[in-house]
Amino acid sequence: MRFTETPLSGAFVVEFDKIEDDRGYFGRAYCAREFEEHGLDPTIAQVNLSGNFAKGTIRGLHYQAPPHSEVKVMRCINGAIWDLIVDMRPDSPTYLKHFGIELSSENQKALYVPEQFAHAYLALTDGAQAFYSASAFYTPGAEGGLRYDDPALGIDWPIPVEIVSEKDASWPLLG
Ligand SMILES: Cc1cn([C@H]2C[C@H](O)[C@@H](COP(=O)(O)OP(=O)(O)O[C@H]3O[C@@H](C)C(=O)[C@@H](O)[C@H]3O)O2)c(=O)[nH]c1=O
Repeated sequence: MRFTETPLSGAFVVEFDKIEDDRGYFGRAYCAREFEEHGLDPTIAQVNLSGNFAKGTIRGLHYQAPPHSEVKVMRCINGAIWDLIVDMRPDSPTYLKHFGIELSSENQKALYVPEQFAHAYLALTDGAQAFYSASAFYTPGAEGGLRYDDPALGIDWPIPVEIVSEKDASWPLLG
């Protein structure tokens, strides 16, 4: 597996090496040992699958407050999504900065999202499906969010956002 750190320290793009033969290919989509060797948390408490009818559907930005903070490893298994993280570590030099990347069934990239990051994704295709692990159990009482259109974050989404849940449209603005 290949781990490339993003401009937000601690967050990594994860790619896998393919071993190809006449049948197709084999690759490790996840390996606890390799994660540990790269200083990444391999814990998996949940594996989630979410599907979206239409492109332009957004989910997030979400996080869970300590002690329920979670690492997520995001992957897109159908179509394409724009996956985006915001650094919420108050002491970080990149506090409130964001990073976005296309994850798709074609490029087969994954994004390792550390604890104390808010996370969202935008469906870039109809029928996009995300498949991802979380290191902590879903704890609704610990859930927090940021607005995808908060001017303080200044996120330039690659396509227009068309479908937003009531919850995600209602997160408070920063400041
Ligand atoms: C996330 C989650 C939701 N649910 C329930 C709550 C609700 O009834 C329904 C849909 O929940 P939501 O609207 O929060 O789903 P969604 O907007 O897809 O939430 C997800 O968004 C992305 C961006 C993330 O980063 C994830 O961690 C998660 O927060 O599923 C669970 O039972 N377990 C879970 O782990």
